[in-house]
Amino acid sequence: MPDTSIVFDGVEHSFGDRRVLSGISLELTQRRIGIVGANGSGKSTLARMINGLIIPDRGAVTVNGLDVRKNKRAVRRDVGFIFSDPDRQIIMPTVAEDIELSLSRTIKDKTERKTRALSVLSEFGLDGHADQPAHQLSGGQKQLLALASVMVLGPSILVADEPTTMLDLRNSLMLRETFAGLGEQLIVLSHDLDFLTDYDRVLVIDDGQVVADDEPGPALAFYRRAMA
Ligand SMILES: Nc1ncnc2c1ncn2[C@@H]1O[C@H](COP(=O)(O)OP(=O)(O)OP(=O)(O)O)[C@@H](O)[C@H]1O
Repeated sequence: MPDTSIVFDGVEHSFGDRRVLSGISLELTQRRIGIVGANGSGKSTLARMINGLIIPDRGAVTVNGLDVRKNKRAVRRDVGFIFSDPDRQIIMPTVAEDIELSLSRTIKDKTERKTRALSVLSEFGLDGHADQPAHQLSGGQKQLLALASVMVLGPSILVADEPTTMLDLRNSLMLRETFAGLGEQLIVLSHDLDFLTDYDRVLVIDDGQVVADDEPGPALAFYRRAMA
């Protein structure tokens, strides 16, 4: 079990007069947790509460003992977030520069930063792409770059919102393998149910509520039946 924890206590949230989440009380301590649910069921809203991108109207979210409402900055250091569209996250023109930007807070020396960036690129399967314009990478490579840029910041938790939507089967398998090798706690939202089959726990969200919470086998079977 990771020594991280995410706790939702009586969380409710509405956008305007539309209730999007209700009655959410969860303790997320397992290393790899998947979240599934129909479009618009509230998954992204729930995920964004883990790093304070959305603060709930009612109830509290606590990450590693810190109330997200009061400790947004500290929580953001602990929680890395990757979006389904990596273009939202890639900032710098070249691949290496994007990693170097993430490293700039922790490594002040430029040469050292460049050396470390090259080794990070190699860890994430992007060897040989350092000087390539980031926008020229394939969708899967961009996803890996976004992931690498987040992971070098040293989060203890990674939240990934539909990380495989833009990926073909090969890149999706590559990302699955990369995720499997990470030591950090992982919270993954996915419509690709196969991606979650070996996870420790899967939550099924329906209309803003947790309707199943189990090991992947029974949870995904429940979801498949509900969607049929
Ligand atoms: N910023 C916002 N303002 C108004 N409504 C929003 C906002 N963000 C989400 N919603 C609404 O909240 C509901 C839940 O959205 P959410 O993105 O959490 O669903 P989701 O389960 O992640 O869906 P998907 O699988 O399609 O990504 C939807 O009806 C959506 O339209």
